[in-house]
Amino acid sequence: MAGLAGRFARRWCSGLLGSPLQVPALGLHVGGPAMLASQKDFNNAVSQVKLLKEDPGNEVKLKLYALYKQATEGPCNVPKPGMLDFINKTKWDAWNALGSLSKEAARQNYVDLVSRLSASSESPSPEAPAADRKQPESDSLVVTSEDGITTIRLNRPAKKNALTTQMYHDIIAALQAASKDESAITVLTGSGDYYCSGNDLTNFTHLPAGGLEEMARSAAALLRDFVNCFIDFPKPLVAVVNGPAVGISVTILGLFDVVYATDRASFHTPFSHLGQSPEGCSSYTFPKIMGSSKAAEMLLFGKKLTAQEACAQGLVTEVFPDGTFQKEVWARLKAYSKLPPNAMRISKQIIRNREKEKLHAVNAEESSVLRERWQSDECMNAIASFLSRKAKL
Ligand SMILES: CCCCCCCCCCC/C=C/C(=O)SCCNC(=O)CCNC(=O)[C@H](O)C(C)(C)COP(=O)(O)OP(=O)(O)OC[C@H]1O[C@@H](n2cnc3c(N)ncnc32)[C@H](O)[C@@H]1OP(=O)(O)O
Repeated sequence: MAGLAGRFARRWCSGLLGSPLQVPALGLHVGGPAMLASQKDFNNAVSQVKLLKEDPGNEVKLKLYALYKQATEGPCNVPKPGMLDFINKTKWDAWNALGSLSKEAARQNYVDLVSRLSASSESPSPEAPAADRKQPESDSLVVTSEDGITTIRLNRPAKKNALTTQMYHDIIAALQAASKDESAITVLTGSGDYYCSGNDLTNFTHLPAGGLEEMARSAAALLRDFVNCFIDFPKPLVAVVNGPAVGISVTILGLFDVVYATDRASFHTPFSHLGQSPEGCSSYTFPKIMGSSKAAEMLLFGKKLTAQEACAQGLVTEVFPDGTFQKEVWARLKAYSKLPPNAMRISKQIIRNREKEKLHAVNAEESSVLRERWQSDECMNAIASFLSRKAKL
């Protein structure tokens, strides 16, 4: 059996890194949503695979293979190999599992995967001690590490912790550092009476030289990178929801492992009111968590949930009385942080890994749709209304 497994693994690797990945990409679809990776990005990624310093392992090679086939040939269109043709059957299964994923989305996922592989094979050391942590660029985010817990705190209470462009960048950097530090658990929480009021709507008022189109392009790219960090985060990720939550701070909760909320919290995704559409993979995670009709009421009609309702729907793990919220939650997290960290990481991997490709595809699609939405009259009018103090949620 071991011999068969060894032969399988050897042939497998040569099969995967053989023909399909080394064949120059021919006849690929060019165009599609401009937000997604270009043909050139894809070709570069195909070349980059051959330069990886570390063998990414069979599972990843299988993903690369499947994405390559989907990106170049579209959905699996060849007959399923026979039961005993192990290698080709496994490859066929991986390709077929991508279903009707578009060529463009597959190309984007391939580029993203290669970029993550290149970055991790270049990272100098797996552990970054908390003391060496680069502090965020602005005071609006505070990152601390104590008792095996890295806490990322939104710290803009006067603006209800609305997320500025700088804060998105700082959260990305904080998550990247936390994924490599010595802490066992990472927490996101807010200062003051709000958890977070979502995207700072004034982000859209600083028009770059390229105008609205360029603003929408760069916002969509930032959104995609931001959400990718949550999808890929390797350790237990806990949201300590200390008050009302709005917009993107709610949608990304589906990517957290555990969500604790005060009974003062509420959960509001008013995308239609804002002329926008769901992000943070919520178009996929919310129907999965709460069923499609409850998800639709939140994401289409902007129904605001109380903490108890969100808990009953499965979005929140547990609700605590506001008076004892901080004490109870932190005591519990401190106890959890003493559990063996590698076991927690591995368990998270098992729970989440099979969903990752799907989540990346959903994230790319949601960002692409929002890019268009942000240039619409519906969205511009809603933001102008808020800024001119005519509208509030
Ligand atoms: C070019 C690059 C750009 C990059 C951007 C990246 C883009 C990624 C975007 C991802 C998509 C995200 C979508 C969302 O998150 S949608 C949700 C957006 N949020 C809102 O619409 C909330 C708006 N705020 C309100 O309705 C109310 O403020 C709120 C109900 C939250 C609280 O009301 P309350 O009466 O209690 O408090 P105030 O209104 O007086 O608020 C205090 C001050 O805070 C300011 N504030 C609050 N929230 C926001 C916000 N989201 N954006 C900007 N400013 C906000 C509010 O204006 C007050 O300010 P002042 O004291 O100066 O008046």
